[in-house]
Amino acid sequence: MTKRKVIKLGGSVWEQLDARYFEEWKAWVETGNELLIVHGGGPLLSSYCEQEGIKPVFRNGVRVTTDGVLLGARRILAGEVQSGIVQQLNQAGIPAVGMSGLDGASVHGKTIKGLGAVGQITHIHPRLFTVLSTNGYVPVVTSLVTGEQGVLNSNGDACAIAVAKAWSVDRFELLTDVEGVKVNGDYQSEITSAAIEAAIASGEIYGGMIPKVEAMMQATQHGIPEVVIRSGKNALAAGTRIKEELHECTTTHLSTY
Ligand SMILES: Nc1ncnc2c1ncn2[C@@H]1O[C@H](COP(=O)(O)OP(=O)(O)O)[C@@H](O)[C@H]1O
Ligand SMILES: CC(=O)N[C@@H](CCC(=O)OP(=O)(O)O)C(=O)O
Repeated sequence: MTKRKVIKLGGSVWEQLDARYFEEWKAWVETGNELLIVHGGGPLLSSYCEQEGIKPVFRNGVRVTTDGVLLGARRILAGEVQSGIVQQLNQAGIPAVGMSGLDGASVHGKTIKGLGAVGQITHIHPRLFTVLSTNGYVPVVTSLVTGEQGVLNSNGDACAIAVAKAWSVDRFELLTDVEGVKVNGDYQSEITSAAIEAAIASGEIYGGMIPKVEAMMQATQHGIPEVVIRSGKNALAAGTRIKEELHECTTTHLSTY
């Protein structure tokens, strides 16, 4: 039976990605499974902003998006980052098609007070993902989304989990620049939702890791069977999974933005 997987590829790790991931993804699609990659590009967008004299501002890992930042997001995420990823996937023998949540109006969002042109995902039309994947292509999606009044910048992790849920995936992975989630000073192979919430409250989980653990909790609550935060630098490392059963998860942090 065909299986579906969504990978969130963090901008923090793309340039240091372990080449073994290309083998893993190639094997996945060549054995008849479907793959969709949602990518970020936060660090490169921050560099762009600094070059433009715009100070990057984040709230709980989500970038406050002024008009100048949004222009940068279109240039950097949908341009430089995406074309680089698509080119490398194609070179590795994985037929990839770059798109954003604007293409086919596939991902919709609405603004949230105080964050500028940030889109909180409201709904997904997954038809284009399916058209591409059933024809052997891997959609490579950047997290610019369709807003009621124009383009919105969505956090890559939040966009990835919304796509994963709407596309009914069997597996959801977040690849980033660390081995997984660190709590009490150590990377955890398994973690409970309660421990995640406590670590957010204490500040041990902070910044860009917050939307990642929130995505992981949402995925588990939604019933996605396999959910993991993995190191993009080492395809052999186990990463962090959520430990408890579905009914034990709590939801208090799921609406940080
Ligand atoms: N408890 C934690 N465990 C691991 N990493 C954490 C934790 N809290 C915050 N982080 C930070 O989260 C970063 C990953 O988030 P981010 O930089 O947004 O990555 P990406 O670009 O992959 O989305 C790590 O590099 C690390 O600095
Ligand atoms: C609203 C918001 O935060 N958007 C993100 C989109 C890119 C992203 O998520 O990149 P990473 O995956 O590398 O963190 C941003 O502007 O940085």
